[in-house]
Amino acid sequence: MLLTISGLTKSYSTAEGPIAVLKGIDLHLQAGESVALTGESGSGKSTLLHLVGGLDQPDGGRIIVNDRDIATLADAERALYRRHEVGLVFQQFNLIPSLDVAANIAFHARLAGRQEPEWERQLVEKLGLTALLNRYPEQLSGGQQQRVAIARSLAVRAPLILADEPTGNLDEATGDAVLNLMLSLSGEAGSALLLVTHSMRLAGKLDRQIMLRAGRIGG
Ligand SMILES: Nc1ncnc2c1ncn2[C@@H]1O[C@H](COP(=O)(O)OP(=O)(O)OP(=O)(O)O)[C@@H](O)[C@H]1O
Repeated sequence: MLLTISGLTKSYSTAEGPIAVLKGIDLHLQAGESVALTGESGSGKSTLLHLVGGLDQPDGGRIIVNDRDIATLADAERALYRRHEVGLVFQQFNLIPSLDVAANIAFHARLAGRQEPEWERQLVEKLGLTALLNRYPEQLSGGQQQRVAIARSLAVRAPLILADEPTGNLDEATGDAVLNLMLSLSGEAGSALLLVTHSMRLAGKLDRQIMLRAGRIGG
């Protein structure tokens, strides 16, 4: 099993007191599997992705990726985990403003020591970014930035891609095309995909659908 989450809990403190967002999440993901995570706004989908991505710490429970509990890693180990084992496509695209599109796409793969020019060329071509390689993020539309973030996440060939509404800024036809590409390219890379979407139609394209409700995974 690539990812095993058990008993995962997370609360936030707010001015009105603590709110329990995740109340005991259990979830498995096999290598290469694609899973759609749905749930109402505020149900905790982004929170769950941040925890699995090693961007935040849970209050309790375990997140085992390739036999290691990433919740207990020291900071330096967690940084290595983020660099080598996960690809992230989040709502804020986090592109590096001072690098052009080509350098943004190559950036994480280079850090991970996994640069593959031919694979990057294919990603660029299939995601329709060829004409934009020398532009900077501020010179791109939201949808273009989203496609760059997708290319960057796939370039590393990480075993796990975490994507938070990766087609949220795209029109329906482009969104469908980009999701189909993400599925086929993550398949080629051998990456598993955990993808948040509000669209049941898009969710239906993935291997499995799960819903976050009242702090737990349920039907
Ligand atoms: N840093 C924070 N501090 C306090 N509360 C937070 C924090 N981050 C998220 N929350 C709260 O936790 C809950 C879950 O938020 P989260 O962003 O995970 O939901 P979501 O399912 O991804 O929502 P959406 O579909 O709207 O993006 C919400 O009630 C939100 O207000």
